[in-house]
Amino acid sequence: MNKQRYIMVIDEGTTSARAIVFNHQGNIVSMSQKSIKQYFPHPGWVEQDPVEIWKDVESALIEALIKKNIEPYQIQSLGIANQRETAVVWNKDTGKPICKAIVWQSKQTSKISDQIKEAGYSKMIHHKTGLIIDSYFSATKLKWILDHVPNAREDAEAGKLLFGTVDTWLLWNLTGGKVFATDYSNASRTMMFNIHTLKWDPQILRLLKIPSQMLPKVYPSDHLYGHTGDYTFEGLKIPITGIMGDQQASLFGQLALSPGMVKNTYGTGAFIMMNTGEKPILSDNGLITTIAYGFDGKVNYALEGSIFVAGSAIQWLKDGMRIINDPGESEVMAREAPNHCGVYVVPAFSGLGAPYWNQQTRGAVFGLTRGTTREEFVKATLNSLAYQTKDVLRTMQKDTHIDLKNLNVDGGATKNDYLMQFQADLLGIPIHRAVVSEVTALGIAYLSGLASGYWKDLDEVKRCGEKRDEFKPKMSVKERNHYYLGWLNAVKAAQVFKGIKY
Ligand SMILES: Nc1ncnc2c1ncn2[C@@H]1O[C@H](COP(=O)(O)OP(=O)(O)O)[C@@H](O)[C@H]1O
Ligand SMILES: O=P(O)(O)OC[C@H](O)CO
Repeated sequence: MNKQRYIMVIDEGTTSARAIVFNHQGNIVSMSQKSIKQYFPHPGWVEQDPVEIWKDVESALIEALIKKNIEPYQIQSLGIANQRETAVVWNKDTGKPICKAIVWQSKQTSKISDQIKEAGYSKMIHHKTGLIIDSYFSATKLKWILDHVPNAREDAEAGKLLFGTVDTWLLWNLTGGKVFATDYSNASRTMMFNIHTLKWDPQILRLLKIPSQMLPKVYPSDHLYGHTGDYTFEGLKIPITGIMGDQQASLFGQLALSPGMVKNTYGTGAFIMMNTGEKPILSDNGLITTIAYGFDGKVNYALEGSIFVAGSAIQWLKDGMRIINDPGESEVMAREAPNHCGVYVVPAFSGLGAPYWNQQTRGAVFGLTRGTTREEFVKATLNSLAYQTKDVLRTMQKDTHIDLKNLNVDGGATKNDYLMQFQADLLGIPIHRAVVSEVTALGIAYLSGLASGYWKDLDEVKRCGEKRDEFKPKMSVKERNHYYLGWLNAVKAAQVFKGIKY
């Protein structure tokens, strides 16, 4: 009998759900991935079907085991990392969602956010939650559901409905409806959670008219949340010992666990996080303060710059513009374009996130000439990921006065060597790319495995993840500043443009 034991994780991202099995060396033993269907019912709205999400996760879990003949009893514990902020509301008795999930990218609650801002609550909300009022966070999405779905408010007040981010929804399903909980990192993305008291904030709940009984219990990230139920894994009770939002999980996977350490994950969006230790630092310059994780009896905070469109801009080149056939082709084309062609793409498809926080801005292209080619367009789109990253890192430096020595990176778009080199050139510091491609999954595996005793301590974990590729800056300071100035002008101009309302 094969007695080897593993850690299994769910990485439920915006575009795909993955189930991954890790061994003691932190290597991937088996993996299964399912695409998550996206719904765009109106311009700017993004929805997903919670039942589809659960079914995709469930089949990925089963497939990952079957692929390598792994028996459920070989799984020491399970961890969940998830796309954050996305709001799910379901009926407690039937377990059925009352509507589609409103995805973090969706702009359908911009008006509600503007109203809260105009009513003068920005400071209070920033101080309590660390966040900037924006439709990105779950609170306005939940309010929208309660205000628009027939009978939702009455049912919520009667205690019939439950709200959760995707982790909570998956945990509920994995445990056969027995456990209704979330972790600090996910709760801190809802704009309803007080990051100082570590409780749902009654003043914010009153303001948004959200019944507190529909909110999950909140625990540290390395808590024993429960066990898989009778439904999944043929009655085998696998302990679920870790939950973190995916960006926090990648911070953990990068082992950026000391104050001042920074990572950037280039997935659908790009999310830059600096670990600030046990002290929350409030930004004066448009970054958000968030809980990195509750681990080993302590709570760690982080400063975050959230970029809404990163890899999805490359997806847009493929699906929307049809200029490339697959994301990998963007690298080939960028290398064929001249050095710098003066074209700037500002991919503000769903407004601008950090540090601008402008919900109304939409995408723009500048610097076109009669001679502009497809290659230049693709290159400018890729460059926008690097420019947006620089915007955030400059702001982090302003807020913390910490000079970065290098940047740890991961996520789908970091496969692109052209982009990595341009990022190093633009920042003037080396880029360290994780060799393990699934850093988010690895981070939640570490956390879950530490909680279940699979790894003894952090030192043991640190031995797993030290290999990185390095990209050193080569560009002159003059050139770097010249290109970046062009970007700053482009972002400014994009924000001035007032299009038609739809
Ligand atoms: N070679 C590449 N160059 C640029 N972008 C890429 C490349 N390969 C993948 N991507 C982008 O990476 C994203 C997927 O990354 P991933 O980390 O899986 O995202 P998520 O977790 O948000 O679903 C896609 O948006 C895709 O366009
Ligand atoms: O799906 P990802 O990996 O791009 O992550 C989405 C973020 O969690 C949104 O805040």
